[in-house]
Amino acid sequence: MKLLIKNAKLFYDNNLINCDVLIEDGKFTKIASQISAENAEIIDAKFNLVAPGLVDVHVHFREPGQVHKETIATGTKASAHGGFTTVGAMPNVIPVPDDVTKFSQQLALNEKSSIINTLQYAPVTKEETSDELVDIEALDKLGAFAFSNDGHGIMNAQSMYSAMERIAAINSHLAAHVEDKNLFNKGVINFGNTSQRLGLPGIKQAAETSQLARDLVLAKETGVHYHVCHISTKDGVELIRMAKDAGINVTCEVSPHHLLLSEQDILSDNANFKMNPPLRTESDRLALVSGLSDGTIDMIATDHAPHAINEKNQGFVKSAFGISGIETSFPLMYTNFVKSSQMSLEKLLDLMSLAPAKIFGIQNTEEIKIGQKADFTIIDLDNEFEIKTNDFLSKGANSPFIGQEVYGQVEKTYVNGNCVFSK
Ligand SMILES: NC(=O)N[C@@H](CC(=O)O)C(=O)O
Ligand SMILES: [Zn+2]
Ligand SMILES: [Zn+2]
Repeated sequence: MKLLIKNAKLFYDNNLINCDVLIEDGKFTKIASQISAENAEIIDAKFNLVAPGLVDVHVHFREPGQVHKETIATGTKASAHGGFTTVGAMPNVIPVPDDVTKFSQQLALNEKSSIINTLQYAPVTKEETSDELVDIEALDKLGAFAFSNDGHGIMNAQSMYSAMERIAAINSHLAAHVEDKNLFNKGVINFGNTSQRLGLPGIKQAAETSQLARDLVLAKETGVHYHVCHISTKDGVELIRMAKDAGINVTCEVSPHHLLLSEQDILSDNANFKMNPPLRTESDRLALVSGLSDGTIDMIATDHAPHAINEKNQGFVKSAFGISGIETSFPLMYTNFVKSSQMSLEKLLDLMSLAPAKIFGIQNTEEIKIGQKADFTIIDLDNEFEIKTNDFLSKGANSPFIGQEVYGQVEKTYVNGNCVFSK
């Protein structure tokens, strides 16, 4: 099978070059200024961006257990629509895949229904909420991408310490949703001016930072690769900066919504602005932007958290936490950071593809080069479009960005040289 991409603006070797690209049997085989090939399917990229498939290490597909919110099929279709070819799926499904049998079943479901590469997180502890560790070595052997109790902080320091030791020993990764539930205060929004103004219970920043500080101490002692999920606070960024300076093996991700919104944007009781961690203050948001530009923050991850309409239209107190993010991530980041000249396109592609692949050791997805698996996406950078509810392929259109005008529309996405999304 031959596929010839003509007139590409290709992200190659950290540069943008105008060229043609030949793909044979699912792999890149030739990159040159002019290629002609017999019997090839020809796609004219019209000098749109041809980029390595985007990588998101933090998504929630809801299968099994809550397929009214999302399935692996709809989640991976939405991912392809967002330009993503590889995602890390969190284990907060029902049942939690916390033993060999359930984890194998989860892998089989992913394999059956994914149209992109779905990598599966294993939980750290049973049910994600207990103190008892899963069989880390066995789940790693089955192919666990990394370990995370996302949705829940790990409250017991001894459990965390033991998990880190064992995950370090097998050279895997521990991704932490840092949250001390005793400081969470049954909150639904950031603790501060906005929570007071709206009369809503607030989530203290210390719920994030106190557990993060503890974990950094434990990570230092155990040497584990400790990855911080969805960092949201200024003090959290500062802790990670200090830990990196001290040589601790820590990385972290930030979501587009925490970079682009703050609690000031919450003007009414609209739960499309409700997520965990919550939108923080403007000074936190600016610290996240600085952390991204100075390298303290390593990557963008969406925390794609789809919910049904009736789970999000109940106001802040009753609605579920989370937003549907995988289809809007690239356009929002491109428009607000690259188009506005705050960041280069190369840097954005690093944050959304190369860096996560490298840090998590994801094989064969790092960059476009000869011999590499042809996972890529074609993106129109020139035409403005509106984010519309009806355009979501995810079952969840719970987004605070509906109605925004953006650039960076994905035209096509390919996995192994096969088209998995076409506009
Ligand atoms: N981010 C959210 O607000 N919700 C996530 C859980 C999580 O990422 O903590 C979900 O699964 O819905
Ligand atoms: Zn989380
Ligand atoms: Zn999450």
